[in-house]
Amino acid sequence: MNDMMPISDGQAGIAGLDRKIVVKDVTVRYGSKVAIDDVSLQIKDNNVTALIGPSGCGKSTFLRCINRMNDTIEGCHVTGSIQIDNQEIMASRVDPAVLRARVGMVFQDPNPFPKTVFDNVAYGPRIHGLASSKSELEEIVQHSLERAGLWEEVKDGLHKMGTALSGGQQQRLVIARAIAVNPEIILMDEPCSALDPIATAKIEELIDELRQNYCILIVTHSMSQAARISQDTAFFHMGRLVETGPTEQIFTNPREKRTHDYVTGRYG
Ligand SMILES: Nc1ncnc2c1ncn2[C@@H]1O[C@H](COP(=O)(O)OP(=O)(O)OP(=O)(O)O)[C@@H](O)[C@H]1O
Repeated sequence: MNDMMPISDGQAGIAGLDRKIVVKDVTVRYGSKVAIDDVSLQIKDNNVTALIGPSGCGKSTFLRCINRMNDTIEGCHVTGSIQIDNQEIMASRVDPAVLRARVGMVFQDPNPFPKTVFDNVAYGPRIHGLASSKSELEEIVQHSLERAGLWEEVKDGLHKMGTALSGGQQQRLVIARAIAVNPEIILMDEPCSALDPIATAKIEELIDELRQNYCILIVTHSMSQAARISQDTAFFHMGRLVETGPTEQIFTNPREKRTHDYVTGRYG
């Protein structure tokens, strides 16, 4: 595979500069079971793309392709091409640890490390050597917590345990931890499903702000959430990408009957 070769088939008509991720002919198997079946999709920068579809259709599996998290699952085998800024991330010489700093991930259950708030956010910058002094590290931590909308709530308790925060605060702490290593892409796998409506609203507001600077992909089961926070939506069914397009069109005027049935709550 030529790992620098851009894909230029014009799929979905996304202009080159806006196109952050190009997924082409990706298939994922767990043993002999096909979970993602020959999916091609282009994803824009500075944009929120929602991945929707019934349980088990492959949304999380697809998301994990983008930072090669599937590599860590025994028996999981991914084929096809995934390019970020025209660089093939499936190439064997790509270091998954470096890739995962570029492509941050936030999971369903907030998972701060059993460390202080400060050390949770400082963890990545320390590992990747992003700060040359203590004050630079402090700046990164403060800036990341500010961007995640958490600074005001934790600035007087930076040395308390991250795990002692509320669920919504923990999720924003995890987002601050991801931001601290300067990612370009943030993957979110049902980031609000363990949160109450107020914490959910805060995370949704934050996602909307973050999209100015990041390419965001979010898996959600909530149609109203997808409609509120995403600009593009991709609908998956049984491992296949059925339809993708502007969220408004997917929700109001989808091309496929299966999409219509799903977004109007007929199944799923
Ligand atoms: N580690 C694994 N080993 C074997 N099969 C798996 C594994 N993870 C997922 N699968 C299977 O792959 C298919 C897609 O699963 P995936 O979790 O990606 O779907 P999903 O759309 O995210 O589901 P949900 O909405 O319920 O979270 C399912 O049939 C699932 O059982």
